[in-house]
Amino acid sequence: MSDHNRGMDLTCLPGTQAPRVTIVGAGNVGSTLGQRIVEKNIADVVLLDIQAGRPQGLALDLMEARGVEHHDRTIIGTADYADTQNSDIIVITAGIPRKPGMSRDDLLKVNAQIITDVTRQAIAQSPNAILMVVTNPLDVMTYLAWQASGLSPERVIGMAGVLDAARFETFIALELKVSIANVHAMVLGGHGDLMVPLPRYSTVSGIPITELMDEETIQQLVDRTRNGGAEIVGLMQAGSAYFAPASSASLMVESILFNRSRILPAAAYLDGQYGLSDIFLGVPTCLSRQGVTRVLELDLSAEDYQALQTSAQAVRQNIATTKTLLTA
Ligand SMILES: NC(=O)c1ccc[n+]([C@@H]2O[C@H](COP(=O)([O-])OP(=O)(O)OC[C@H]3O[C@@H](n4cnc5c(N)ncnc54)[C@H](O)[C@@H]3O)[C@@H](O)[C@H]2O)c1
Ligand SMILES: O=C(O)C[C@H](O)C(=O)O
Repeated sequence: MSDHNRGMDLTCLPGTQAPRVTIVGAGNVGSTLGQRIVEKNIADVVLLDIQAGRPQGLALDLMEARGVEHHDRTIIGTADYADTQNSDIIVITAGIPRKPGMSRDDLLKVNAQIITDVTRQAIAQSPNAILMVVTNPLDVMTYLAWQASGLSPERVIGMAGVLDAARFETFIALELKVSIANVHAMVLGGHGDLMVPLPRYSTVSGIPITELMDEETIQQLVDRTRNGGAEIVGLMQAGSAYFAPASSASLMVESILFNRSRILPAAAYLDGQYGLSDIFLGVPTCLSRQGVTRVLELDLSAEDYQALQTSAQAVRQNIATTKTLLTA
């Protein structure tokens, strides 16, 4: 007991080491993700940002919420990578969000530089971490982060498929007037206009939606899913979605840290699966404490297989463009 305390020693907290998640970029997605992770008691969080005072202020605000939320996790804010040492997971949300009228690919150059820089600095402090990328354009940024990190590919993952599937699930539940808890959807491909929602693998209590809706209705929901990010950007007029993205990243963090091996769609490195190699692309993955322990190969229709190849081609082209931009 320290000298200034009197009476019974009630010290209970120190002694157990909680897992540690560093979130680089304490903007809308980063700060909301930090909140989700601590309030669900998943891990302690370090929020890092270059905006003076912002991560420190947000962290203090979230710590003070513990008086009401009563979780046991801590959150600190910093601009110094030394404070992120030995993190179990590093989530990168640093970068610029798009504005109305822009595509995610318009962020290529500016975010490529940020991703490369922050990945190097973060991994230098936590060489054994799993790296999760959120910054857009997602599949290209995940590839760049992998290259900058020097990590083996199964330790690098991009978050998008969980979000895209959650949007598809939401629209299905609204259309069929069923509980969202009964709906499971699958979306593959790059996180862009060419993503590949899979109605045949999207179900309500095990029943494929192809048996519950006509083709035209399904196509409307597919189109709304593909346009899900832009719909919100258009409504907000400044910034992009962050509540559902933060929930999606939090689910992935939980599956990794708790070694749950959930099958979740995410951008993973492909080494021959779906006929594709040397690319990160949205596929069903098994997420555990080692990272991506498996990429599941679904039996796709010829049309869906082709759509996946087209989506991959667009991602590949952007990777090549970015490499040129970074060396120019
Ligand atoms: N993958 C997805 O599904 C998905 C979903 C939502 C958003 N995003 C993307 O995530 C990114 C962040 O979105 P947001 O809404 O949080 O944006 P935001 O502008 O609210 O936050 C970005 C933060 O990054 C910080 N930052 C910029 N450069 C940095 C650097 N070098 N080091 C540390 N911090 C830095 C900024 O100061 C800012 O606080 C965007 O690129 C957005 O497009 C992706
Ligand atoms: O749409 C965006 O630019 C942000 C994100 O990728 C999303 O899908 O909400």
